[in-house]
Amino acid sequence: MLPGIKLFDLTGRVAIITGGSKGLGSAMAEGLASAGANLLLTSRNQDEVEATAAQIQADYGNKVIGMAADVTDPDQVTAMTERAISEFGKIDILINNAGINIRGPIDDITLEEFQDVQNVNVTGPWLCVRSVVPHMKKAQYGKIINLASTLGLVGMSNRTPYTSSKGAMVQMTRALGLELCEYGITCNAICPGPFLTPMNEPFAETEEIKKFIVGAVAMNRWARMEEIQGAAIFLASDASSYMTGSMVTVDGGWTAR
Ligand SMILES: NC(=O)c1ccc[n+]([C@@H]2O[C@H](COP(=O)([O-])OP(=O)(O)OC[C@H]3O[C@@H](n4cnc5c(N)ncnc54)[C@H](O)[C@@H]3O)[C@@H](O)[C@H]2O)c1
Ligand SMILES: O=C(O)[C@H](O)[C@@H](O)[C@H](O)[C@H](O)CO
Repeated sequence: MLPGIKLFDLTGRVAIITGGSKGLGSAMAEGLASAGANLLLTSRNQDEVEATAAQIQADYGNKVIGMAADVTDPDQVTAMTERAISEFGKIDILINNAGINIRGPIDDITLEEFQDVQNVNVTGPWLCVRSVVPHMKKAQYGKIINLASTLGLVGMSNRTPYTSSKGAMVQMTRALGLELCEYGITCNAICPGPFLTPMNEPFAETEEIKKFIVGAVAMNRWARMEEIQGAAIFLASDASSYMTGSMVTVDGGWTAR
């Protein structure tokens, strides 16, 4: 008999999720915890990330640690990896979720803003992968999941920093997917459509976004937070063992148009 649903089981697996204090990061943390994984969540704010970790640990019973670590700081990324190894002895899964979005016409965006977005959204994930990969190579096992975006696949006006960074993550996923699979490590990306997270909440009532949701998203609505969990559990588990360098869109039909 083939394993079937057991392929999705994450019992005993260890996952790092960057930007795990809120939004999609905390939704995916709950999803992985419900499938049995132990977690190290990071974000820049110690109190916030500790509170999220404590809540998930209380709700699901798994070991969940919250730690302040900025993905753009190589020393803090090293500390993140060392903490995961000292607490759990291994790292099976890395979800590169931390990200920011600065919107505006190109002549309003400053160089510093453009570079900040590339730093968090591209350099950060690259640093995290570089840091965990030696442990994954030693174990000959690893599942790396990057949060790209539909905006890595299609364009949108007034989004030059964000679209540039997410396009880069699509290509980084493909390159890592090829480079690492000989070590038993896969790298895939989720390309979410619009989710009503703290990143998007301030813009939810703008005419631009309302028009866009109706005009571009076939399902004609924002995604619900739990709608990210299936893709995250799938890519974190052995259910996706023959996938590397793939983009999984969760976008209500946006890119099918
Ligand atoms: N919300 C969406 O509709 C959507 C769509 C497509 C892609 N994404 C991507 O999904 C990811 C999560 O988005 P979200 O909407 O949940 O965002 P969010 O703003 O709600 O949460 C982002 C998280 O990242 C953390 N973070 C930000 N900068 C950091 C840094 N330098 N170091 C460590 N942590 C940092 C924040 O503390 C927070 O925990 C991002 O990469 C985003 O680009 C989101
Ligand atoms: O206003 C924006 O820039 C968009 O709403 C993004 O935040 C998207 O939600 C997401 O990236 C979709 O792919």
